[in-house]
Amino acid sequence: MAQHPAFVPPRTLVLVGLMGAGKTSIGKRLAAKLHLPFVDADHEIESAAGCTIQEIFDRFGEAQFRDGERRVIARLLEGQVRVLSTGGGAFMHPETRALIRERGLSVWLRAPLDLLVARTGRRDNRPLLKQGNPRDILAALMAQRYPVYAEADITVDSDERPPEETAERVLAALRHHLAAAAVPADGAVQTDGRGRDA
Ligand SMILES: Nc1ncnc2c1ncn2[C@@H]1O[C@H](COP(=O)(O)OP(=O)(O)O)[C@@H](O)[C@H]1O
Ligand SMILES: O=C(O)C1=C[C@@H](OP(=O)(O)O)[C@@H](O)[C@H](O)C1
Ligand SMILES: [Mg+2]
Repeated sequence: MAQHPAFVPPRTLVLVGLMGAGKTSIGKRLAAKLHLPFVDADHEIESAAGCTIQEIFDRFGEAQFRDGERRVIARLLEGQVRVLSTGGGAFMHPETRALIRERGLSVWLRAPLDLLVARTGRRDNRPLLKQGNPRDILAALMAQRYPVYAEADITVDSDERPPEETAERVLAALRHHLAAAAVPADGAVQTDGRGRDA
């Protein structure tokens, strides 16, 4: 018998966090649990551009990548609710972050440095980590980005525990968040009847 989804979130869930935090792999599991479509922004960017993220960085540079990323994420935040995994820099771009805050529910997967180094070390598909020592780069990005990721609606630790367990903890945190704040499909989070910006 088909399993029922845990519940249906009112807006697209947007996973944010550093490279290697598990946005892509946890996002897929979350989508399956919620019976929602899964989409990875990096994958969509590659499909739209017809080349890899590495090639986009090489040919056009990071600024152009960020612009394309913003456009793709804007498109993916339209229409049906889904689970959207972003690339680690997306939430740092002020316009992209504003879009995510306006139309999505953001989930920061927070992970410690050692784990990020180990996980990202398994593949060499991340251009930013080729510009020097990956540990130093990730440490610098942590200092720069963690205060901004902390603005996400929900924070969940991505640690040594199996991905399945992390996905379950995201669901629990989400349930808790939605119970604490009435989140309309089209407006600001309401915690006291006045709205987030009231
Ligand atoms: N417990 C775990 N949680 C998340 N990812 C894990 C875990 N254990 C191993 N990984 C691996 O870490 C790697 C990086 O994860 P990925 O989902 O690509 O991260 P991101 O999209 O945030 O860069 C993947 O190969 C994934 O399978
Ligand atoms: O942190 C970043 O700026 C980036 C993260 C990558 O995605 P993941 O976080 O999924 O690795 C990818 O978008 C690109 O290499 C840039
Ligand atoms: Mg990813």
